[in-house]
Amino acid sequence: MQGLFISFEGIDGAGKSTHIDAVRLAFEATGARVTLTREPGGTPLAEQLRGLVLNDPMDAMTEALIVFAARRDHLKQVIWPALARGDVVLCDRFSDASFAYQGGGRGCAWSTLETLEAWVQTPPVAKNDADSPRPIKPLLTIWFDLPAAVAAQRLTSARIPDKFESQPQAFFEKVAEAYERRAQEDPTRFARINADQTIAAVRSDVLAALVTRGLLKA
Ligand SMILES: Nc1ncnc2c1ncn2[C@@H]1O[C@H](COP(=O)(O)OP(=O)(O)OP(=O)(O)O)[C@@H](O)[C@H]1O
Ligand SMILES: Cc1cn([C@H]2C[C@H](O)[C@@H](COP(=O)(O)O)O2)c(=O)[nH]c1=O
Repeated sequence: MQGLFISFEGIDGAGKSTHIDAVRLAFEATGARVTLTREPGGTPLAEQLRGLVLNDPMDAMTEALIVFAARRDHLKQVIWPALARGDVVLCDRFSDASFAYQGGGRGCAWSTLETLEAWVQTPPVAKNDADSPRPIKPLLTIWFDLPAAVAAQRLTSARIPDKFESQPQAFFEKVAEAYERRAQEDPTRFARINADQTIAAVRSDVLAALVTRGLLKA
């Protein structure tokens, strides 16, 4: 049995958390079992690493190594077992965020991130497996595309900003460009959602993206 792996991406404040629960409910209504998780995080170790990445100053490569270390633990402890059980795995951010934030935002080389992605996201070889395993990527990535200026306005009154949320608008413009690059590199995986609409309209577009790809019934 092999489950479904869906990730949610976008700059801070784009609206992922607002919509992920509606997607969970929609899948649960079909009788599917859902694992809802997030990155960086999703395991006790990865949540500790999240605390470091979101709060401590460090260079871009250090940041990339930590988010990918957290991802390996998350994959081994949570995502691979859930997919093997046949769950729908809904992940609030995955490796596209590393390309967007550590690559686009912080300037880490794309090729370094590609190498880390290949190492970290490849499952261990099973004893009787003749084929070499391939790095895992989400089947679908729902990308909440929102201008950085609008996201900044939404976040102003929302909460105490962490290290990334405190960055200037120009940082998020670079992060958004890197998301665009990732989407261009893998267009069939990405569903680009115009997040600059009412919450109801965004929700309807998110559910429609799942229906169009045959993952949910209308
Ligand atoms: N379509 C929308 N219109 C107006 N406000 C919105 C919309 N969607 C979300 N918001 C508000 O914007 C803020 C940020 O939304 P949310 O927390 O869902 O974003 P996020 O992408 O999960 O952010 P982060 O990645 O920083 O956690 C919240 O206060 C939320 O209520
Ligand atoms: C997976 C991942 C995340 N980040 C950044 C992006 C966000 O600013 C935070 C997570 O906060 P959220 O409120 O849970 O969205 O972490 C990153 O820089 N690199 C990554 O790989």
